[in-house]
Amino acid sequence: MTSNFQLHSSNAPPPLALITGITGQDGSYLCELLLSKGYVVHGLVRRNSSTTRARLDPIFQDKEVYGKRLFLHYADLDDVTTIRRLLTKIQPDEIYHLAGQSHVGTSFEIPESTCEFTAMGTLKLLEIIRDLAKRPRFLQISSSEIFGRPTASPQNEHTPMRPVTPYGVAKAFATSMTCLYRESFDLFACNAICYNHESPRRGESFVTRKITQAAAAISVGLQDKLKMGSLDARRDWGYAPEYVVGMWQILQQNNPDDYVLATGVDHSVQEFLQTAFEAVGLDWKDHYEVDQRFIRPAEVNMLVGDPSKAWQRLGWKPQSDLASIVRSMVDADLLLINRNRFPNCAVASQAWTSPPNASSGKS
Ligand SMILES: C[C@H]1O[C@H](OP(=O)(O)OP(=O)(O)OC[C@H]2O[C@@H](n3cnc4c(=O)[nH]c(N)nc43)[C@H](O)[C@@H]2O)[C@@H](O)[C@@H](O)C1=O
Repeated sequence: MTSNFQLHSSNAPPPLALITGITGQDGSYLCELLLSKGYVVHGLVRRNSSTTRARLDPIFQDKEVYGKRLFLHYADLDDVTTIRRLLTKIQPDEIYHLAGQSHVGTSFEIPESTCEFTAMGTLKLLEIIRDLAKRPRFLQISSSEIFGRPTASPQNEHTPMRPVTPYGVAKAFATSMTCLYRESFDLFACNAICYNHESPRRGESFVTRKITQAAAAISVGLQDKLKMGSLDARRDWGYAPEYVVGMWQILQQNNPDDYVLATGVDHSVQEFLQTAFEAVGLDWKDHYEVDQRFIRPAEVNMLVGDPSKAWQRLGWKPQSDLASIVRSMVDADLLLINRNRFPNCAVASQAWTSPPNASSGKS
């Protein structure tokens, strides 16, 4: 079997990257990107997260990569001793810090552990890096949630942080600490301030995936209603595989800096819902039910980013529009349903291994 990931061609040793949160949506896409660029990739994995490793299955099946250029290590973000030992041994050139409790709604239920992992986890990593003899470049994946109820729209790297959710507060802390370590301790530490980015690999409790899963299931008679919170909020939704390219580009610059990664275009949750149901020939109004459980104690009404700095300095430009992202997610969820219904059918098994390209759904 030939490998999907090229080997590093020059005589120089391959670059070494470490990804926290490698089993997540972004971690899995970033891992594929770095492997395709010739990196050796080390990933930190929570000991109880084995069920979510399906996103890495295509790489595990590649015998030229897993165990040769991709290595996974158990380490929770609060396990400073283990992380320090790993970083001292691996000596990565680049660290991509993606791990943490990332569900905004859930952060109201578990604010302490959200801050423990998302905020303090970042500080602990920065402290370890500060002491290393060979300091790696560090990227913190920040979030538009730091802007909360923003003072300006669209938001850019200079917009003041005004978080209104425990997750947003934790990310504001992590973002500020990353800047502080860059300025005070001369670390090559950067923030990617990411707006919502989606894909067929998105977690099932986020609104986009919840909608596309439901649209697919309802269209084949497996579900009747979709219970959700408010449809009024507006978000700037991009396509996750494009965002990990921006993350990589940030660490390839001569100087460390912070960048907004966004499309610059906003849509309401209702527009997303309507587009997904139209993709399967249904009217969302026939299937939507409001459920108070999904209304948040404080809602971030509208976030839209200004990615001009990333366009100008990195040459990073997102390509996929909302319709193509929705189409790719609905198609993948229909494939997953078929795979479960017809496990011996080869076509149905393609859902995880080769998610449809977002641009394929533009027609
Ligand atoms: C950039 C940022 O992006 C994400 O955070 P998020 O924007 O909160 O994403 P979401 O998909 O959970 O909600 C989007 C909107 O949809 C509304 N909504 C309605 N009804 C349901 C509902 O039933 N479920 C959910 N989850 N949301 C609902 C909800 O109230 C909100 O207004 C994370 O990746 C985060 O880590 C991050 O950094």
